[in-house]
Amino acid sequence: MTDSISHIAPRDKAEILAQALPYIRKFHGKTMVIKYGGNAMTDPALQADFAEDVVLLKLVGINPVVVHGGGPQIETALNRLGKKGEFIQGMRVTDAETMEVVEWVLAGEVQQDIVGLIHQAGGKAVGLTGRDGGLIRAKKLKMVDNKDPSVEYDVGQVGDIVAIDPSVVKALQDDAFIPVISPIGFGEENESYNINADVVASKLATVLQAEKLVLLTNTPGVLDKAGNLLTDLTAREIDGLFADGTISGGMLPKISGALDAAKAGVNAVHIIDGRVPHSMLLEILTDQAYGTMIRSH
Ligand SMILES: Nc1ncnc2c1ncn2[C@@H]1O[C@H](COP(=O)(O)OP(=O)(O)O)[C@@H](O)[C@H]1O
Ligand SMILES: CC(=O)N[C@@H](CCC(=O)OP(=O)(O)O)C(=O)O
Repeated sequence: MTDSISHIAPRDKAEILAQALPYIRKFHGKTMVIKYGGNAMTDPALQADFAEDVVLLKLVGINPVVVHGGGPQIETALNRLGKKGEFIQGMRVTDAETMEVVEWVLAGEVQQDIVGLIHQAGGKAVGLTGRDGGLIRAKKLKMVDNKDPSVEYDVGQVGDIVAIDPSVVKALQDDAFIPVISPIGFGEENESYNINADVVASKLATVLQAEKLVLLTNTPGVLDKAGNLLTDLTAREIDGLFADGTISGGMLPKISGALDAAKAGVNAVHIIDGRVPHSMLLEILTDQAYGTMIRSH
C-alpha cells in the first residue's frame, strides 16, 4: 500500500471515514462498473491500491465489476515482435497476428495480474473473457469517419458488440466473487474480436443497469484545448468538443461509450485520474467530486 495518508491528522482521517457511511448505505447491493485503463495501471504500487479499493467496495456490500484495458501493454508486446500499433479513431487496427498478441496480453497477462492482486488484497476475483459464459458476442466493426460518414476504414478484427449476456457476471456477483473482464468478444464462427475496453465497460454498465460507471485513465479527466479540466459535460457540449477536435485518440471511444451509458440510464458516469492513489474509492465513497462527469442532457 502506498502510504499517501500518513500526513493527514487523525481527526481528519476519522472524518473521511465517517463521510463514507451515507454512500455505503446508498450503494449497498448496487453494481459499479469500473474500467481500469492500461495507462492507469503502469505503477505496481497504484495497482495494489486499486485492488485494495475493489476489495473494500465488495466488503461493504457494493458489487464492483472490473473491465480492464491494456493498450500500452499490447504495444510493448507488439514492439518485441518488431510490430508497431496503428490506431484509427482510437481503435487499434487488428490483423490476425495482432489479435493473437491482444488475446495473450489481455487474457493471459493483464487480467491474471489483476486477479492475483485482488486475491492478495483479500478478495476473490474471477477472470473472464467475452467467451466465458457467452458474455460478449461481437461482429466485425464497420468504421466510418467521424466527420465524413461516406469514408470507411478497415480496422481488421476489431469487434462491434452484438449482445452481452450478463448471466455469468450476475452469478459470480451473487457468489461473492469479483468479475475481472478482458475486452475480447467472439463471433458466429467462434472467431475472436478485439474490442476497446471503454466500449465494453460502457455497454456492460448499461446491460447490468449499473449505478455508476467509473473510467480510470491517465489524465485528470477531459481537458479543454487550454488544458483546463472540464468537470461536467452534457451531450451537446460533447458534440462541440468532437467537432472542434478537442477530443481525440483514446478519448473518442471513452466519451462515446460514457455518453451512451448515461443516455441508457446509468445514474453516474465519471472519467477520473487513475494515477491518483485511491481516486476510485474517493469518487465513490466521499463528497469530493473528481474528474469529469458525463451527463445525458
Ligand atoms: N480532450 C482530452 N482530454 C484528455 N485526454 C485526451 C483528450 N483528447 C485526447 N486525449 C487523450 O486520451 C488519452 C486517454 O485515452 P487512452 O490512451 O485510451 O487511455 P486508457 O488506456 O485509460 O483508456 C489521454 O492520455 C490523452 O492523450
Ligand atoms: C480495438 C482496440 O483498440 N482495443 C484495445 C483493447 C485494449 C484497451 O482498450 O486498452 P486501454 O483501455 O488501455 O486503451 C487495444 O487493442 O488497445
